[in-house]
Amino acid sequence: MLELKDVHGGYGKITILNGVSFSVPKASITTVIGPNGAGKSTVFKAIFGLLNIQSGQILLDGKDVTRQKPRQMIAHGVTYVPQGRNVVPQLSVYHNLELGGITSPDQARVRERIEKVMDQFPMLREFRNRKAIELSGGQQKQLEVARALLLDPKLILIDEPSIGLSPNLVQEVFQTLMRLRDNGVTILMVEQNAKAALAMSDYGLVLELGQTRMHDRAETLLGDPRVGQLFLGGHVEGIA
Ligand SMILES: Nc1ncnc2c1ncn2[C@@H]1O[C@H](COP(=O)(O)OP(=O)(O)OP(=O)(O)O)[C@@H](O)[C@H]1O
Repeated sequence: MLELKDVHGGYGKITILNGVSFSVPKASITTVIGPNGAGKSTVFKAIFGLLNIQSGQILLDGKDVTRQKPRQMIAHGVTYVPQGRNVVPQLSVYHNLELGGITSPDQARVRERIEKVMDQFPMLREFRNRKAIELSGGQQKQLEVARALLLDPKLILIDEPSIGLSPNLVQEVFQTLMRLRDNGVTILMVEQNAKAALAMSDYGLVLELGQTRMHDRAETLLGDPRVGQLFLGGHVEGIA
């Protein structure tokens, strides 16, 4: 459903992506891994219209969406959950959800969508009147994912959902993502927690120095010794 073809781009005149190519099938989870500074988050910004793309193409369901604005990407069914904590801490869970609907192209249906999303996340219904800050880290991440779902996305770009979470909360968030995948949502995720992320993914992508170095089924990457080296922050030798 998503295809990047030899994408080059960066910030202003600085080039960070030097030829990123990969495709993501519908209703799958793809995890992007690679050393710090490889350009993983930058790939998401490129897809979501937040980067200066110098050349190459981004296709969504075969349609050219290169250089479209975030608002247009949302209208195409793409949402972006950036790295870090993105909830408004002093507002209630419900109010945070309402804020998530502000960019929805279909305002009339936002309330209905909030109810539907709370059906999917009973924890959010239970804590709807609590301040977001009073939720655990994993619950806050689930609130962010739920908020992204208000836009009824077909593709979610999620940047390091497990950061700062204890191992059992990481599993909770991953299970949420797997459930979404099973319901037909396509997920592209950046994760430092590479082993655990690949273990629950269908595909994996290794980025290094702004280029695609490997792209394969997740279990193949997990079994590859060169990927082990990369997990430790080493250079990938001998991979064209
Ligand atoms: N807004 C920006 N302006 C200029 N350079 C930037 C900006 N954001 C990121 N960069 C640079 O782009 C490069 C890639 O950054 P990016 O965040 O995509 O890496 P990453 O692979 O996601 O790293 P990490 O695993 O550390 O999050 C880095 O050298 C970074 O300094």
